[in-house]
Amino acid sequence: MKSVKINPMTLEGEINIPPSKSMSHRAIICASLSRGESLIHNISYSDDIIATIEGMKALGVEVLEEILDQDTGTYSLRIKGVEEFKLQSDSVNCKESGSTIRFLIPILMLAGEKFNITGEGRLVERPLDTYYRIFDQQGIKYANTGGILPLEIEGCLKPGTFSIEGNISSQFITGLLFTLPLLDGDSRIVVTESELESKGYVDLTIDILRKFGIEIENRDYKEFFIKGNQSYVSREYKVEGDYSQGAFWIVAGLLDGKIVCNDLEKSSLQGDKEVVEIVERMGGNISVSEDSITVEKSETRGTVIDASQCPDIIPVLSVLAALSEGETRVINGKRLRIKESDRITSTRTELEKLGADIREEGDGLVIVGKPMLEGGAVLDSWNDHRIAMAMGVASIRCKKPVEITNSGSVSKSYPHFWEDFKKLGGVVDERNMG
Ligand SMILES: O=C(O)C1=C[C@@H](OP(=O)(O)O)[C@@H](O)[C@H](O)C1
Ligand SMILES: C=C(OP(=O)(O)O)C(=O)O
Repeated sequence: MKSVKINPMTLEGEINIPPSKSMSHRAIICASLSRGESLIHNISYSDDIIATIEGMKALGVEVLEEILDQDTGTYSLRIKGVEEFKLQSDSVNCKESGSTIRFLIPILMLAGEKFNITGEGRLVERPLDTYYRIFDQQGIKYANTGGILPLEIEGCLKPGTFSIEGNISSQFITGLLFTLPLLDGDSRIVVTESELESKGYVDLTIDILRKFGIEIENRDYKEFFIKGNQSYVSREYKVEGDYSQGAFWIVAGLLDGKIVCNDLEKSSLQGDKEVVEIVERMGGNISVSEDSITVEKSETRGTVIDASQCPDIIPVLSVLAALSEGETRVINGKRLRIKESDRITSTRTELEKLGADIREEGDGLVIVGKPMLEGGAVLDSWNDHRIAMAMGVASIRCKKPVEITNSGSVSKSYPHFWEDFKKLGGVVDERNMG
């Protein structure tokens, strides 16, 4: 296990934001479901993306070529899509990636064969009940022990009407949107229980599907109509930069120094682009150009942050709130409790160790900002990449050094996070704890 010890230091400079993890999953899947070859540019090999690539290989997809771009360290992948839905392996390990498991379950079912799907870390207990309900309705055989992974599935999805709760995970909707267009008949996804949360992620799915030749009708996020017997069309596609990762450097720049974040498209559909509005509301000095964002040290103030459409940026925005004047309330954060960690509790616990004034209230947080945090504590990443990265950013405005254990968890989405931290002037001592 790795740990980092960070000496508080101003971060300054220019950073190339890594490719969007959400768009990478989607691009690899769309290329995999297309007949012929697609060329996907700007792929970074994080653990989650590797899990999706390996999962698609189980369906017979081939990565024919991987071309390294020396300047960015990212790859262009030439992907040969599946010709016949036939499993090459009856077992798929989704590691710790919620997106991978929820996207791939319906896709792998296209083969109609028995397979095992498993995961690691917290993924073994993250909810899949939405799919179990569909399996029960459609008479699809499945087995798991005590509701946790591994899961064995046998059967094909049939076209029809799928009722999906709007407030558990949009990833079920995305998984179905990838799969239902290939079935022999039309389908509808009806959103139940509450208004759809994480809408931006469904927008990303519908947008990339259109680019690969698949049409989905979005009826105001209440219902999605999916025509059957459609075909994916292979193409060349470049993954854009990741706003969820950009948020760490945006907050870092606001806390101290000046940071230019390259590769963040102004016209992006990513829901986490909301970081810009939230930070503006907090009085942050942020300027947005067509494809980059510049932030400078600012005197920020508290606000109300609705987590329902942008769950992944809450840990790092909580760090900003802990160092902003006045009170911040994070509301509607229920689904944060079912991520890689319970992010309401992990954010609260670790920021408290640094001396922040923060408490949980229902499924949200109440944070009263201070000019500086104490630091001088050993923090735990909870094996959650976003907690590790958020606490790294918090260290910038601590009085004393901060240690973060299990810091290697960043590899889930951003394997070179600590290197980038150092490039911007961070003083990080990385240790292998064995
Ligand atoms: O579709 C996606 O790429 C994602 C959807 C979100 O999950 P929920 O829809 O479960 O909130 C987000 O938290 C996750 O990191 C990625
Ligand atoms: C929640 C996340 O990812 P996933 O759901 O794909 O595991 C994340 O990246 O913060």
